[in-house]
Amino acid sequence: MEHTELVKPESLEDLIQTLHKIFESDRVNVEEVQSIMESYESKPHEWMKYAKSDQYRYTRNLVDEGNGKFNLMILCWGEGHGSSIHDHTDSHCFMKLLQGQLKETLFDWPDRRLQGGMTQKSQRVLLENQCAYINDSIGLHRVENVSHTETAVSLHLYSPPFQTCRTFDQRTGHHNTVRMTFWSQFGERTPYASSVSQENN
Ligand SMILES: N[C@@H](CS(=O)O)C(=O)O
Ligand SMILES: [Fe+2]
Repeated sequence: MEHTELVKPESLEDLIQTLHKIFESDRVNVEEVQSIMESYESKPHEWMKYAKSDQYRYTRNLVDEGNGKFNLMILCWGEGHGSSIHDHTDSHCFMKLLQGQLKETLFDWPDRRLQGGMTQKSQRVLLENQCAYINDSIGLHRVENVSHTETAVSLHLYSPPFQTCRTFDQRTGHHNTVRMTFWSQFGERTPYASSVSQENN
């Protein structure tokens, strides 16, 4: 397999360049991406311009389109904000904490034969600079900023990029397909008309 040398990125810009190189290859090495994202030391002044938040729910802010191979985005989580239980549309999902902490709860896919609730598999708290990974074969998750006093900011990489995901009702296991939108793109607030249906939270 092709191998990009693992050098600690000195800045967010540097991390983005390295990710572009890694994703030139058709095969994604999950451990390599995870460790390169983890080794970037979050510096707020480097990502501030993307971190646009909302009072009511978490926001998704597009940072880079990765030559069509991946989407890199910054998510801002206010106090108590959380996602629904959702899948990742057959993509790789990397999630790195830039600020604060997030609680991740894992679930198995609901069994369609058993009309019942979804039980949680495990739970963990992600700390600043840690990078988690999930895909649909690992399961589903819910992500929450449970803090009442601190906001959280996370950096997500999805490959290939996707625009819809499925959200699940914990009590029934039923799902809905929802469109996912960007609150801002490249540091500019998305015009209202194209950002109204953000429904994964
Ligand atoms: N996958 C979610 C964020 S998270 O809860 O992992 C999203 O892209 O909005
Ligand atoms: Fe997710």
